[in-house]
Amino acid sequence: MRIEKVTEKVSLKRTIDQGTQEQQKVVEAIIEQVRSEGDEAIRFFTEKFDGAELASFKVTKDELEAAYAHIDDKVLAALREAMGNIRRFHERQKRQSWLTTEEDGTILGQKITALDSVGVYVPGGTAAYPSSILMNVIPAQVAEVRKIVMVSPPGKDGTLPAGVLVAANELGVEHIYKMGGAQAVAALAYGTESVPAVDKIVGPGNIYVALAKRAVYGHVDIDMIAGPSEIVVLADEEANPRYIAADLLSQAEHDALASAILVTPCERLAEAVATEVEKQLALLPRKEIAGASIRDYGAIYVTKDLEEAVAVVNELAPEHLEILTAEPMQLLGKIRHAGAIFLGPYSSEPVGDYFAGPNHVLPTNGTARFSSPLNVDDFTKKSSIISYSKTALMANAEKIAALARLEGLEAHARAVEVRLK
Ligand SMILES: NC(=O)c1ccc[n+]([C@@H]2O[C@H](COP(=O)([O-])OP(=O)(O)OC[C@H]3O[C@@H](n4cnc5c(N)ncnc54)[C@H](O)[C@@H]3O)[C@@H](O)[C@H]2O)c1
Ligand SMILES: N[C@H](CO)Cc1c[nH]c[nH+]1
Ligand SMILES: [Zn+2]
Repeated sequence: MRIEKVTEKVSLKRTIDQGTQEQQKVVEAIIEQVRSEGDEAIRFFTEKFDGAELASFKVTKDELEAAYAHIDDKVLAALREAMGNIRRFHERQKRQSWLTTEEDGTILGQKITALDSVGVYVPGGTAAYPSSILMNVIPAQVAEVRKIVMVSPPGKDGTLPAGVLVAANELGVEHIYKMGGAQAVAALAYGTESVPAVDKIVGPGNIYVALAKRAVYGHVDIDMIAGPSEIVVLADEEANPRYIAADLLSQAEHDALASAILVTPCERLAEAVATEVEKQLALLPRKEIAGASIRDYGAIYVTKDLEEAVAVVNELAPEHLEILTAEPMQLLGKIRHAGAIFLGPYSSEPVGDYFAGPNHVLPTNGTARFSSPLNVDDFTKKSSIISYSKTALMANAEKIAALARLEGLEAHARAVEVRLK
């Protein structure tokens, strides 16, 4: 693993994958075809990209029930416990509508309304992600979204993985369609004969999914463009190199484009982690993917002290940050940008991916500078409430009319003044 001393010359910025022009064109063409041909286009692209020939896309009750035969009881129990943790955490995010009443009878407030319908994209491809179903569906349910529509690409045999079906069924998702990529995003945005159009599309995916979400944004809302996974470990000489290497590899195995970075003032630790990463990598089933990620996007930055290490972390604004120092809590206040922060040696990143409760859909590519993990607010919208009494209007009409005339908007001024007569 590449070890670099942090100097002013080291560029910490990674290039953001915006997709090639070719990929953009492919995605635009897919969306157009789905808009004009509906299910027929979905059938065509599902055969082309997923190798599955499907007569109908909707997952049946029988398929859901049959999936349980392939799930171990202990896994099912773990899934249910994770669901409970995630639900409890997100319940705390729920906001209440509110009203205030002032002495002159003015009532002001904010009404929270759940979205009517949401589409959840569950990635398929090189891995199955039942955990992403929990992370996307539970906050939508806590927000009380009325209709949740899930899509996920089928395997060549036309089925979805048992874990995906069981997770969806445990959450009571009723509308599940076997389709993926840009065609599934287009179906959710515009609707087809079998897929209902939704108001917002959430969920991670590869570059085709990301480009399609970007393309339909405006017609529908989207959550974010979640790029390849990232982890930054901030560690001092107290940290265990075996833990750090394992945690770096946990994110590297997601994607050849994932990035795994250690930032430390301790040179001895840097060398020990580099050795440990090679050792553990060789034993991983997904060593090709993780190896490419470590080679192309992995790095160990050695800083002059812990303070400089914190500055590097804030510049990287990582999706996941682990703090493995003697006193992690003491550094927490200094971290300004990170999607999720894991403190201490027992808070390995996968604890958050699967189980602890906070969402694992997080801002990537430095967007933690200005955005947040997926949360209940993403599934609601707010309406402002204004109710003026006669007394309140009389007392303030002149000021409102003056402000309207400042903008040259006479009709605005008169709309207020007409009530004074
Ligand atoms: N941020 C998160 O929370 C999170 C969670 C899980 C997964 N992920 C990420 O999601 C991604 C999943 O990607 P994936 O590829 O495994 O699954 P995916 O479901 O995103 O993509 C599969 C689909 O891509 C389309 N596709 C593939 N090649 C194509 C081509 N040449 N032209 C047009 N369309 C094509 C196909 O329609 C296929 O169905 C990974 O990058 C992973 O790291 C992120
Ligand atoms: N670490 C991923 C987000 O970057 C989420 C995930 C799903 N499954 C395992 N991990
Ligand atoms: Zn992960």
